[in-house]
Amino acid sequence: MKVLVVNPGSSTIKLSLWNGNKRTVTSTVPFHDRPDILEKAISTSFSGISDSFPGAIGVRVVHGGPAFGNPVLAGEGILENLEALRPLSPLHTDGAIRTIKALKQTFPGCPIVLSFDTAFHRTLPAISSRYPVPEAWVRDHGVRRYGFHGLSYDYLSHRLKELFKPEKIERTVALHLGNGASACAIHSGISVDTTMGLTPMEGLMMGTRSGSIDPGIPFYLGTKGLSSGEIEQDLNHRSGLLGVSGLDSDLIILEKAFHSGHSGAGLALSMFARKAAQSVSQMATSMGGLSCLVFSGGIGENSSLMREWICRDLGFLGIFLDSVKNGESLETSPDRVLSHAGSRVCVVVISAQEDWTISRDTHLVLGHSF
Ligand SMILES: Nc1ncnc2c1ncn2[C@@H]1O[C@H](COP(=O)(O)OP(=O)(O)O)[C@@H](O)[C@H]1O
Ligand SMILES: CC(=O)OP(=O)(O)O
Ligand SMILES: [Mg+2]
Repeated sequence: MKVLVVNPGSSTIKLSLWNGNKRTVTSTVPFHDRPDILEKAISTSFSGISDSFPGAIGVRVVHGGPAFGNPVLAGEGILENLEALRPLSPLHTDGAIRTIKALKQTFPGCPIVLSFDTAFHRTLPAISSRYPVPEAWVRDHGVRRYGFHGLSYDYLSHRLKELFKPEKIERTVALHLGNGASACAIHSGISVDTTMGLTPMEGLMMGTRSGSIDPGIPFYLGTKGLSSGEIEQDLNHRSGLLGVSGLDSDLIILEKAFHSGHSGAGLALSMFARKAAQSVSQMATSMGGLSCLVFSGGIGENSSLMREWICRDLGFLGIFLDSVKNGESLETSPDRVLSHAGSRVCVVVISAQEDWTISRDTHLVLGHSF
């Protein structure tokens, strides 16, 4: 079965075409300041990808809320259900809703399967998913940790099992570092803790998102006259690497600026690395140890500088990078070991393939083998 996979993220829309479990074409379209780009990308997605109609379409939806765990066929009422989840992930849900509408128009009658970023974290124990807040927040408003980037963690867990013996990957910390960034504690293939929370704003510093900050800051800013909408926009769109550097959210641009002596870029990169490194020991603590550290996502896969900076203070956990292996380019060997022979923890790069998980889900929901 031919499956078109659509992944609308916070800054890009990624399209790929699958024939069974083989990916045939991929394209990435950045949003930039083009509000119509998503619909354009979908309506033109097949010129250049294929001239035939897909048998099915798989779409990434970031927030499944309390109702959605396993992948589902998008039926009647699905858009209303997703609309209700919009406040939990304003940055992503809008893109998912627009994507589904555009797909229904471009490919009428074609089955659409939705895969949720939150699904992989349904295994979180209460010690990880519960916030230390009043019981009424949980009971009346469903406040809890959901966790995101689950489609990426699902794929990389599968890939680790292909590459390594079970004991080598028993206690894995995975870092998905892209425009959104998070860490996950994966114990024997199961998510037991993660840094993103009720929304994809918590945890690591990101491209334009702050990640975790003092919960008192928004209230203080409220007393200074900022509205909750303005604060939300600032924390989602004008913070993180962009906010600290005062330059850009893109790591390629920031690395270049740092090498030319831009101090804002240097501080932003150092803070990003520090917070990611802290999350490694935080996640390891949730598993009582660490046997494998995985780098994934655009930054994790491509930035040897960021991997070096993240690992340089983690020797106390038994993490030692081999600088030659760390410097090798991705083209030569996409998924590979980067640790030194003397490193107790196996450090690896796995290229992020959220589309593999979505394609698998689409096949399984529609009764096809994958
Ligand atoms: N060669 C590279 N060196 C450093 N950073 C890179 C490189 N290639 C991509 N990146 C960074 O990866 C980030 C995008 O990651 P990606 O996972 O593609 O994002 P998204 O979350 O939108 O899917 C950007 O900050 C980009 O600059
Ligand atoms: C959940 C999330 O942050 O996704 P992305 O990295 O695609 O923005
Ligand atoms: Mg991403």
